[in-house]
Amino acid sequence: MRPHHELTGPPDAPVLVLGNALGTTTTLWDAQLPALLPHFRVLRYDHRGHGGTPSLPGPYRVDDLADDVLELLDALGLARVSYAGVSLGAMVGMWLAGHAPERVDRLVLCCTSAAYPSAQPWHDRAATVRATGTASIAPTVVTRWFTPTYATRHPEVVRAYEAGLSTVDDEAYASCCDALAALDLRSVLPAIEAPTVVVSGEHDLATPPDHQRLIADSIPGAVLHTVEAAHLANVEAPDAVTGILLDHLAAR
Ligand SMILES: O=C(O)CC1=CCC(=O)O1
Repeated sequence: MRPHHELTGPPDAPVLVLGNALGTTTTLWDAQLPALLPHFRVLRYDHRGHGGTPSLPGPYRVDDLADDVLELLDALGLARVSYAGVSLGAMVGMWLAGHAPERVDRLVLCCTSAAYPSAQPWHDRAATVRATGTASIAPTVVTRWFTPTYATRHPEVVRAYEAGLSTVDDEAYASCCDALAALDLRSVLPAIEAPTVVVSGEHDLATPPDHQRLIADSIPGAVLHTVEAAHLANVEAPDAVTGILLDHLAAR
């Protein structure tokens, strides 16, 4: 399905696609947008059942979410783009760069994983959400998105992300959890040709730094940066992540 999207920036600039974490929408990238727009035509999109994109019956696999992006790129006539994603959005980026290398120019992968040590937590979360809805898990899930220090200083940001997660379609969210339970992108990483930067949140409990170390070690030539943040590093440490994005994507 073709996802809801926003395409902004100079029409003749290179295109940068921004992919979101599970339970978030295009607003995830608000802090980066002003610095990116002078350099890029920025394409933001929502995963199925998130933001403006309708839900589809599940279960999903990351392949399905990546196919949605390919359908969108084809519809917009975009043959080749750079891609930056956080968490689930970065999993989509890895899939695209590994399976359709001709479509991906440069890649940034933030706070993400190529495979989880156990599928069970994702099966459990999917079952909970199918039974009691996204709002029932939002408070607990969001505590892992920010460090306690950041959450104390910015309770309004935490509340906004909790409210956003609560609005995600229950079946779509659960089906994305099914995708995470089945996730294993390790075999595609060595095939990625796009110059890649991987970003770790030093305090990320959701996708701990050793997950990004594995990714950086598996993608030829990839460079790993660590920032002082938890899972949503581009929200918690916006200037650091924006700098990494611009250094890798805009400096030619
Ligand atoms: O929501 C979480 O718990 C962490 C996460 C995994 C994939 C993603 O996008 O976020």
